[in-house]
Order: sequence, then structure tokens, then C-alpha cells
Amino acid sequence: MATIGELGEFGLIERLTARLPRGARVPLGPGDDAAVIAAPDGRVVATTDLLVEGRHFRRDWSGPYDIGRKAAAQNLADVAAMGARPTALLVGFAAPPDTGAEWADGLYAGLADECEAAGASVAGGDVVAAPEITLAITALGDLGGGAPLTRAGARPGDAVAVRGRLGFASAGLELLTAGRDGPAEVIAAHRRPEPPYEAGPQARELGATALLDVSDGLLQDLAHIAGASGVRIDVESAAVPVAAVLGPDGLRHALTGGEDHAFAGTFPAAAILPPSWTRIGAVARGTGVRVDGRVPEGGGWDHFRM
Ligand SMILES: Nc1ncnc2c1ncn2[C@@H]1O[C@H](COP(=O)(O)OP(=O)(O)OP(=O)(O)O)[C@@H](O)[C@H]1O
Ligand SMILES: Cc1ncc(C[n+]2csc(CCOP(=O)(O)O)c2C)c(N)n1
Ligand SMILES: [Mg+2]
Ligand SMILES: [Mg+2]
Ligand SMILES: [Mg+2]
Repeated sequence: MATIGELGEFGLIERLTARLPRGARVPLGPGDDAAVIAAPDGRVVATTDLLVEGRHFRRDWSGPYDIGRKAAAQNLADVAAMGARPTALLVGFAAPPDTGAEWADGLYAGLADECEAAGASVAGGDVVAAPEITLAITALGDLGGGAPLTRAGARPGDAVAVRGRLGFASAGLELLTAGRDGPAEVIAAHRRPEPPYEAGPQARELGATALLDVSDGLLQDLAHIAGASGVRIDVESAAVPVAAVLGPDGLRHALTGGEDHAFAGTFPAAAILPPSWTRIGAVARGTGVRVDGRVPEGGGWDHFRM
């Protein structure tokens, strides 16, 4: 089996890009100095997130395919969180030369499949040698002529609602860290989030006033909406969806666990939300986030405070 070092930079690029499906929104994909992405809206949503081996994933916990799915999902979810539809990814891929070519193939199969699930494709990227695997991904998206759904539009009186899994990836990470066995569903959720991408454009159609994806923890992320909007967010813990499979610490995982990339938004109080959304609280005058009337103790991911 070849390593990517044996393939060389250009052999690796050729191998990885030859297997990528051609994107409908990408008139010119990998192969030139830059890609060309169709932007019928005239405005482009752009976002970037890094994934670093040992920090975001471990190769002994996750296979290349799931790491690819997760890396794409983390970025595609940010596009959806603006109320937009993802169109393309640009993938910066750093890896040690002794990485197996099949590992890189698996990574790219995961990236391509997650893109397909979100309606996007890989339009280009870069490869370099480095001591650890790092993925620096940029995702682009299309607002379809609508206004972006920011973090800044929540108003007192709005309802707060979520769509997607909460606490699964966190519960899975805890099991893997402790070396304990547990529900396969929960461990799989750490390896591969399943953001309901449709929730972004859907939230906009439902009249959402603010939206984000939950990457660092529900309460910590809601605090970003509170801060940007100049409001207080009151969460009712009994209303937060806590799956039984999360075990006795389910509520903690749901409130403080990140990486499931659920969507959390605020909506006018009178909005009729479909059953895929769960109301978990309300927006009030003031600052910060409260749970059952109290300021929560923290929790949530901070890269420089872990
Ligand atoms: N190094 C940076 N330079 C410029 N802007 C940055 C930088 N890092 C973060 N930002 C900006 O700060 C904002 C918040 O970033 P953050 O990474 O917390 O959001 P996110 O990507 O939605 O969450 P997560 O990274 O947890 O998935 C974003 O608008 C992002 O573009
Ligand atoms: C090996 C390993 N250790 C810890 C974690 C947990 N973790 C890492 S980054 C992050 C927040 C989201 O990332 P970002 O803010 O960069 O988007 C979380 C919850 C993990 N996934 N893998
Ligand atoms: Mg980010
Ligand atoms: Mg985000
Ligand atoms: Mg973060």
C-alpha cells in the first residue's frame, strides 16, 4: 500500500481529486489556480473551521471516512446556520508523509459524501506535509436571495427553539475518553455528526430572528446570540430534549456538549414551528443566559481553556 509521501504532492492531488464528484454549483473545480463557484444570489456566505489531530479527532477513535464526514459537517453547518445552502468546500489538508494513501482516500470519500448530503461539493484545496493531520476547510454558500440569519436579531418576547441532536457527541466523547463501552449510537455521534442542514433555510422561512449551529455547547452558543442581540435568553431545562440513550448525565451533555451541530434559533412568539423544532425557552430584556432562572456554572468548549 502506498503512502502519500510515495505518491508525492501532485500524485496525491491527482488521486484525491480524480475521485471527487463534479459539483453542480462549481463550473470550474480542482485543477487550476482557483475554482469558480456559481453565486446566483450575488452574495456568498463564507466560513472556515480548522480540525487538528488530537484536538478534534483521534485516529485511534475515528476512521478516515468519519473524520472526513465530520470535517465537512462542521463547516457546512456554519453555512446552514446563516440560513444559506452550502455550495462548495475548499480543503486544506496537512498530513505526515507516512500517512497511507488509503487513509487519504477514506478521508476524501467522507468529505465528498457529507458534501453530497448538504448539496455541495469539494471545489479545491491544498496539500502540505506536517507532523500532524490538520484540516483547514472553507465552506461557501448561497442565500438564495434572502437575508442572512445572523446572531444579532433576537428580540425580547421571541421563542428559543432547537432542531437536531443535543449531547450525543459529548456523551460519546466521554465514553471514548474513559475507555468505556456504551451505546453505539452515542459513540457514532462523536465520530460523525448529522447536522440537519435543511434547518437553516427552514428557520429563515419560519421567520427566525437569529440562528446558529451548536458547536461548543448549547448554553455557551446561546450566549453568543444573547450578546450579539443585546438580550437575555431564558432556557427551561425541562423543555430541553434529552435522549434517554445519553444516560444519567443527559441534561449536562445536552446543555454543555458541542459538536452535534444542532441548530438553535429565536423565532417570533407567534411562529408556528413544525415538530422538528423544540421550544426550549424565551428571549427577555437583559444580558446572558439563564437556566430555570439561574446563571449556569459554565461548561462548553473553549480551545484555550481546556
Ligand atoms: N482567526 C480569526 N480571524 C478572524 N475572524 C475570526 C477568527 N477566528 C474566529 N473568527 C470569527 O469569529 C466568529 C466566531 O467564530 P467561532 O469559531 O466561535 O464560530 P463558529 O465557527 O460558528 O464556531 P465553532 O468554531 O465552534 O464551530 C466567526 O465569525 C469567525 O469568522
Ligand atoms: C480527541 C478529541 N478531544 C476532544 C474533543 C472535543 N472537542 C474538540 S473541539 C470541540 C468544540 C468544537 O470545535 P471548534 O470550536 O473548533 O469548532 C470539542 C467539543 C474531540 N472532538 N476530540
Ligand atoms: Mg469556527
Ligand atoms: Mg457555528
Ligand atoms: Mg468553537
